[in-house]
Amino acid sequence: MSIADRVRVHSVETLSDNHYTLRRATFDFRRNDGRWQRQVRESFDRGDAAAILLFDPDRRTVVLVRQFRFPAFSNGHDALLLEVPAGMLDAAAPAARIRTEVEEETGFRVSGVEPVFQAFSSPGAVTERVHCFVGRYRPADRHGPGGGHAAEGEDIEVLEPSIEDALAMLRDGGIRDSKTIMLLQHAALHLFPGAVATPGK
Ligand SMILES: Nc1nc2c(ncn2[C@@H]2O[C@H](COP(=O)(O)OP(=O)(O)O[C@H]3O[C@H](CO)[C@@H](O)[C@H](O)[C@@H]3O)[C@@H](O)[C@H]2O)c(=O)[nH]1
Ligand SMILES: [Mg+2]
Repeated sequence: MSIADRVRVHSVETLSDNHYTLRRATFDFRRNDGRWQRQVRESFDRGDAAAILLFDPDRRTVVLVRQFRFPAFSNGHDALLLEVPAGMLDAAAPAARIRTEVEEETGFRVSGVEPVFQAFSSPGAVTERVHCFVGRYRPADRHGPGGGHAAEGEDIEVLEPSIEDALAMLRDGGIRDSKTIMLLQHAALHLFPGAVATPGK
């Protein structure tokens, strides 16, 4: 049975439509016991996104980016955020989009990217689905400095920690971004089996 059989949407109102879109939906949902219940839910729509963990199995490194994120700062995160490269799809196909985005943000040009999972970033409030990829890279794949679009406010540093140092940052709170945590755990399980966080880091 499609879940659509349990949802009757009555109205969708746009509350805000600036850079992104905030909507309020009024709908009836048929509960597990068969009763219909009226609900009102707001959802924030910024489109879907793609993210990638670049990894070099020979040097045992991964590529992370560091940048300022106002929403995290406004919620008490008094530091730049460490993340995997990522960007909004803007109607492009996820694999093509992530290759463009990773070059803009890091300077690394990669051809083979492998989809590993898709994740809703915050399904109770945000529509966004993140297409997560991994891709092998080597130092010779770097064709530019990266850094993102300064005119759009991007000011992105590129880091190449060892997988062990990245796992240590995940453990000690130096990494707080969910897609980055998921992709590093994927890497520890499948790309660098046996990797453990660097002691004391
Ligand atoms: N003018 C304006 N620009 C904005 C606004 N919000 C974001 N931008 C700009 O829009 C661009 C979006 O950059 P992308 O690289 O395409 O997306 P992203 O913000 O990195 O998104 C990724 O990371 C987010 C944080 O973890 C994720 O939420 C998202 O899913 C995605 O993975 C950036 O230049 C950013 O500064 C806004 O409200 N106004
Ligand atoms: Mg980005």
